[in-house]
Amino acid sequence: MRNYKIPTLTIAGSDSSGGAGVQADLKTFSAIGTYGMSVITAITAQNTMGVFDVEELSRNIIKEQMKAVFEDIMPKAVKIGMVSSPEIILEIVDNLKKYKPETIVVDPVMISKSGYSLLRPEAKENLIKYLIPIAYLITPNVPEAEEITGMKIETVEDMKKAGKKILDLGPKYVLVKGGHLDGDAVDVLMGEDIFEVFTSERLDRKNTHGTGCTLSSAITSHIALGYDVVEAVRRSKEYITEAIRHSFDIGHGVGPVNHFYKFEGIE
Ligand SMILES: Nc1ncnc2c1ncn2[C@@H]1O[C@H](COP(=O)(O)OP(=O)(O)OP(=O)(O)O)[C@@H](O)[C@H]1O
Ligand SMILES: Cc1ncc(CO)c(N)n1
Repeated sequence: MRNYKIPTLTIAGSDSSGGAGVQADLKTFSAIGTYGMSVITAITAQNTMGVFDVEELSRNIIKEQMKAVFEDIMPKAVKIGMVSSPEIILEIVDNLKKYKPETIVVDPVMISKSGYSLLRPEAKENLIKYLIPIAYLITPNVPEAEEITGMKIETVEDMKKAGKKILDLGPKYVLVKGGHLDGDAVDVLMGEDIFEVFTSERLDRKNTHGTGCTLSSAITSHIALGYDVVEAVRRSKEYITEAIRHSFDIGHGVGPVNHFYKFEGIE
């Protein structure tokens, strides 16, 4: 049911230019048809040309945001994006264990498209040890899957091997995204009972700011709407492909994907 009333939550960083992070997540939730809420973990000074500065929020205000949301509106599904420090990860994991949302989708954000590190190197251990094991689904891109597994990934076969290793860390499902390889854009979904490959043509577009955030929020929304993981990923892959196809020039660098191209009255 797409009545914009089913609550979804993003726990992520703010992108001041609106193309990635919390802003992309909320746009995606709205466009797909869920009620979006946010817990902000960090503020980035960012635009289409890059990330210029980051300020992490305190553990306390992250805890208080989670308390405010969960004690009032239980999200049907939660997406986790940028969680930059070991302490922030511990705080979020503690609270997720306390409030127990049904579904947690983890996008293990590490480095922005422009090359800025959004995860402190010392936070990787907690990400792997505490956050990944409680995920229903984790959605690494190729460099993230390489960081998590220590493997080099050059082919779809390598993506499958990395996916297996990531499943051993404890999440129920993993979607390894092939946006960074050459050729078709191939994503591999794996779990104990599932193996699916999603392939789309590679679109020759420069405006791909926020593709990863958008895909993981789209999956989160579709799961909240009641689709199973395979159907949620299938629909979300279609969503991101069309959002990239209709991406547009705004700003001076890598522009955003388009969430609203099919809405009535849009030219
Ligand atoms: N040029 C493209 N054409 C079509 N699909 C693409 C293209 N680039 C990426 N994708 C798809 O977009 C989705 C996001 O993948 P990608 O690997 O770019 O994520 P990401 O690197 O996490 O994004 P971000 O840089 O925003 O963090 C995947 O489904 C991927 O296959
Ligand atoms: C805040 C934020 N989260 C995630 C990304 C994705 O790389 C980004 N560029 N900015």
